[in-house]
Amino acid sequence: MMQFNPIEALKHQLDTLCDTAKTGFVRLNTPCQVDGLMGWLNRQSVYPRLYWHSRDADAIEYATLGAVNVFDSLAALEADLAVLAEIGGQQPNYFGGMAFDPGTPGWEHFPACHFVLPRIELQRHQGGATLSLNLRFDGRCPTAEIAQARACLDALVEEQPLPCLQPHVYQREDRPRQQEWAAWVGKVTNPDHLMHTPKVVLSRETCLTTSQTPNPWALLSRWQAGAADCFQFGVQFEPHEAFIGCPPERLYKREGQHLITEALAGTTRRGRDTPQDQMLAAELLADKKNTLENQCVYQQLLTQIEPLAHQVHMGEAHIVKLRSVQHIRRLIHAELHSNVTDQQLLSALPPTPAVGGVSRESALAFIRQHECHQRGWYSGVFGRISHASSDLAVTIRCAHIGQKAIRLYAGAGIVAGSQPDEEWRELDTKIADIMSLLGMG
Ligand SMILES: C=C(O[C@@H]1C=C(C(=O)O)C=C[C@H]1O)C(=O)O
Ligand SMILES: [Mg+2]
Repeated sequence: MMQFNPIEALKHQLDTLCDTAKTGFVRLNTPCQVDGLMGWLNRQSVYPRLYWHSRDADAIEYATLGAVNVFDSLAALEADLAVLAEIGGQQPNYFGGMAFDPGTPGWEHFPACHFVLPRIELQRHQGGATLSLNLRFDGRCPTAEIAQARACLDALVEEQPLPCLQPHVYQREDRPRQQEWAAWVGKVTNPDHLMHTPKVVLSRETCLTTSQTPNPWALLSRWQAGAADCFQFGVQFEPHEAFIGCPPERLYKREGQHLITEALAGTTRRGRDTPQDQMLAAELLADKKNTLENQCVYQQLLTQIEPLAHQVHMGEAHIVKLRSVQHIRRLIHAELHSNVTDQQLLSALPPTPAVGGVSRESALAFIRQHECHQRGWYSGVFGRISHASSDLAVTIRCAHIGQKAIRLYAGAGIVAGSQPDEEWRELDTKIADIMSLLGMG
């Protein structure tokens, strides 16, 4: 008999799951049809609700609901990956993120490290969509696990188009203000300070207050439409709070033991026409201050990868053009030693000098001492981890959405030659896309 309703199809598979299949991790799949993953996600009542789309052309789009397991440490996550790899068979995806600085209070509901093995996954790839139900039978009562999975299926509802973005009136407040920012830039560019700390990425929180914030999925869906070359993510651990973003920067991608990472740093605006745009790009590539910002990132990445890999190769500096900004980028490829894990990579690499600084510890000390806002998951990590491959973004160009306020984040690498006013303008160009969507452009 043909099954047309995907939820009924999964329930049927659940009913007929034989005892021999009830081991380790099990994923049940069924093809389905969907217009938009966020329109589906927005309607569901199961939390967490999470969206992830990698930057690569042809990447799979994921929307996930609920949790079969949650991991609040990299060690716990790595242990689980190892357990399931040992059992063999299908292997799950884990989605989640990490804060910028676990040594600070951070945001409520956003732990230092939080990865989820979702209960339900909706994937879309090259037009075809698959709805999956995930189950775990190792160390669990099979009857209870099946009952929980069924309850989650029963809670699913049909997708609906996302609401339109309504215009809102926002009250803007920057933390720090420009004057305080200038003082910080002055301190970092003081020759004595530069001697021991050549780069500090200072950041700003722009708080937009309103009577009622827009729907985060409607906002992300519009934002994503103009950010094709970026990662796109959103997460809600509970109903009235979301963290969304379209970051252009990859922390790393691992396929087996092949590692791809990058130094993305150094910024200019887009030109008003092609000749001016090309001129700005050429100036950026030749500019000493911006080259130094980028160099700080790749040097530290190379130093950290070196003990973990062989055949490390770095490409030429080139320009990445985004909607409102252009950046300098260098791609790095490496072959990881056979025993190197995501836990090791995630312990070693972040925060990179694209968001922290050089040396890491002295830059973090400066940031902790001066920034009054909590970065939380801004300038942290977000993405997907699995046994076969992992893909993670650096969480820049993002927004925290509460019930009455949107908090936007932007940072700028301060090095020798940084001018306070120019760096302040760079912060504004980095939030230009989302500001214009909010009618504040
Ligand atoms: C810290 C951010 O971006 C980083 C800083 C950049 C710079 O100063 O040129 C460019 C890209 C990133 O390395 C951010 O966007 O918030
Ligand atoms: Mg810069």
